[in-house]
Amino acid sequence: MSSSNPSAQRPAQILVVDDEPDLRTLYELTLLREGYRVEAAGSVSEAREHLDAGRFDAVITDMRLPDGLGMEILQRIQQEQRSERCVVMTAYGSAENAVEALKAGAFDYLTKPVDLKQFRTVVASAVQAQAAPARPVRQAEDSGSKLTAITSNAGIAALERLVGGSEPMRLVKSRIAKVARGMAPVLVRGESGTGKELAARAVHACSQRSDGPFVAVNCGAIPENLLEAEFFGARKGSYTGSSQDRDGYFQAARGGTLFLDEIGDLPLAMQSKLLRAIQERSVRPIGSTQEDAVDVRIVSATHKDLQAEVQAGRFRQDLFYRLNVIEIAVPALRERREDLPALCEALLARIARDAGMPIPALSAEVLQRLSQHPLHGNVRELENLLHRAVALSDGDVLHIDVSSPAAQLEPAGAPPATATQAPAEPQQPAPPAARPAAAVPSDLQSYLDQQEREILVRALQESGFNRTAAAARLGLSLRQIRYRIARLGIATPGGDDSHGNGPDD
Ligand SMILES: Nc1ncnc2c1ncn2[C@@H]1O[C@H](COP(=O)(O)OP(=O)(O)OP(=O)(O)O)[C@@H](O)[C@H]1O
Repeated sequence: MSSSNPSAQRPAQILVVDDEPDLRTLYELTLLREGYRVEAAGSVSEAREHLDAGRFDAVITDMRLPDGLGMEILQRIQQEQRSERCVVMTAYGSAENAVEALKAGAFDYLTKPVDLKQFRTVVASAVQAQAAPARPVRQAEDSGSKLTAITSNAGIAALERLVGGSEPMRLVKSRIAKVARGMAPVLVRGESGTGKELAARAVHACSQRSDGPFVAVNCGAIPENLLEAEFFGARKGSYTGSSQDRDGYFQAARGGTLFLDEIGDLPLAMQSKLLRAIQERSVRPIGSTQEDAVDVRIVSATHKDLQAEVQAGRFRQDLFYRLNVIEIAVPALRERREDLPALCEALLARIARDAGMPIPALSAEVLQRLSQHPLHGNVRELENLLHRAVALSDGDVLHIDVSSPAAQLEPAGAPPATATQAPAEPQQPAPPAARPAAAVPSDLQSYLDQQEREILVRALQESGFNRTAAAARLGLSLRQIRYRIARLGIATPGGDDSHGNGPDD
């Protein structure tokens, strides 16, 4: 019995459809050896008869059949909402067919001539996905709305982490739940800070690969000369200083999901190599003569308009086509303002938990201010604002200091208090907001303390509250930063600085 289907009580049933008798026999024998029960058909009409007569866990079909296309079998399974996972075999080089089949709901595709090892992996994955509904089914609930049935608790938890019950967010979540089970590449689009990575993690957690790794890669953060080794691995001695074999992201994500964040930042040369890896489902580590087969699902994300990047010649059309089989668009926060209270509540709970302190209350007035704030940086900006407010608050009730330049809580388009125009903030993509010129502070010491506090809080946040790292960034010693944190009463996770028991000590 196949180890790929450990949870099933009975052997999985597979229907193989191919008009070439030799190939059909080869597939049948391969699957029988894996412990599956196999039926075979040589045409669309024969496949229909088998489907009329019984249920299968997976249907593996050739695309071109004497009396029609494999797509017709797939369409029938979809239309009748049958549970069979469908794998389509397409001719080598016909990317359109593969993408079309995935878009139409195929679980996965195989390219002919079929590599038997890959064949076994893909079938095992389809059968595993099929076996999942046998587990107790819970319905994920979010703000009163029921999502598609999700089988794993990990999936439900990941969707719940994506806070927001607004209509656009409910659509995003039900789409995630729907597309998670399958191998079709997913492209998550959305502005920076909208939660694209959370969405990608939810796709993984709702999929049959949730027990496998989720490997997140920021494509824009890797130096160009290291990209290939980082993605595909390197053999010992293949470059100066490489003293042992090293796996790349593709190998690390085997059996799981490879999340390619900021895919629009990948240089063109690397785009070609990535396309090849996706098409061939194998990678060649630097310095190796052999290809490593890789079984990964690709989820990518971008804040860029990739179609425009294609038009501008900065992104390969064929790669875009391969990655964008299923699209999930995460809405900007301004398109779902009704999510603000729930988001604030969830973010404050997380911040307080990390800091080991009670959850501060958010007054209706602060919430009202936040709802008028443009929040161009989306949930990340909201999170930073709340972080800062928590770090600076001295009681149970949270205040957001509107005079603080970092808080920037003026509503967009508010009339300027004076005629003087401040230059637009360089990092803000928003239209420049008119801002009063800073007045000379009436209390220099508290003004400077406030500035220092904000800088320290930011450095601490950006270094994950590692005080050694934050101190290094600010050119301070650990002793100096501890002293300043204590003097300014900044709350940090790990608590009492005077005892030096923080996370970095
Ligand atoms: N719906 C949400 N519920 C709870 N937290 C969220 C939500 N959306 C985003 N966040 C939080 O906001 C921060 C940014 O989210 P994330 O990194 O997923 O955004 P992103 O769109 O991938 O950003 P970027 O484009 O800059 O990579 C994270 O800390 C995340 O936990």
